[in-house]
Amino acid sequence: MILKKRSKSSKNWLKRNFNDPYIKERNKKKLRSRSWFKLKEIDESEKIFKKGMNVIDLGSNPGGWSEYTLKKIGKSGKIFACDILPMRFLKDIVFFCGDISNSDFLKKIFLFLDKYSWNVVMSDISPNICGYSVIDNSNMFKLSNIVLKISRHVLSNNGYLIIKLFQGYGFNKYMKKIRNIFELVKIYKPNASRVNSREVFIIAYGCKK
Ligand SMILES: C[S@@+](CC[C@H](N)C(=O)[O-])C[C@H]1O[C@@H](n2cnc3c(N)ncnc32)[C@H](O)[C@@H]1O
Repeated sequence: MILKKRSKSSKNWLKRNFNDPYIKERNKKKLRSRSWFKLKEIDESEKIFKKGMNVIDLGSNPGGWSEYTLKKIGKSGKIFACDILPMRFLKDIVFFCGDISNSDFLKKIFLFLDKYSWNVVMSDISPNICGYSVIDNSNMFKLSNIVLKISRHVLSNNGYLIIKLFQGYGFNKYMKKIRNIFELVKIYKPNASRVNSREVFIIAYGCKK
């Protein structure tokens, strides 16, 4: 039998995950994602979700954020989730599989979204990361601009947007844009977000129409 030697980076990855308290807790609670803890922290700080709300989850796979939100909004609320990848079935949510940067897919989801009013748009979308921050950020901001377009289209005046962004190239420009569209804008770095990660979450409230 030939045993393959593990590379240094895969050893580091295993070590980091093995020691990660959020991964241990995720496994214990049988949650779909580690990101579940980030949304929980954001919600506990900002008190966003209420019973009966209608929520859009963009980049929803594997379903941790939808899972958290379902419990908070109860049966009287609604969740629309979408991802470029298929997502394991989650009862009581409407899921569309597709790429939000595809204009035909956008038309298709607007046909559904326009039938209801929406209180929250949340996006934990991450494009495939290549490691070059300029390329990764410009891909991220391309998708983030589409999230803004969707938010402006569907959100009521007292709606919330929660969106993950990467700090660095393009960040300030995007923040300026978001501040022009929303009344209140906060930057939040949850404890569950890895310290060496450039990700932060923006919580924006009050869409100016
Ligand atoms: C970090 S994961 C989301 C985790 C999720 N919030 C959870 O708690 O389970 C980011 C997701 O964004 C999705 N994504 C990336 N690009 C996308 C695109 N263009 N359209 C839709 N989804 C996309 C990825 O497929 C991936 O599943």
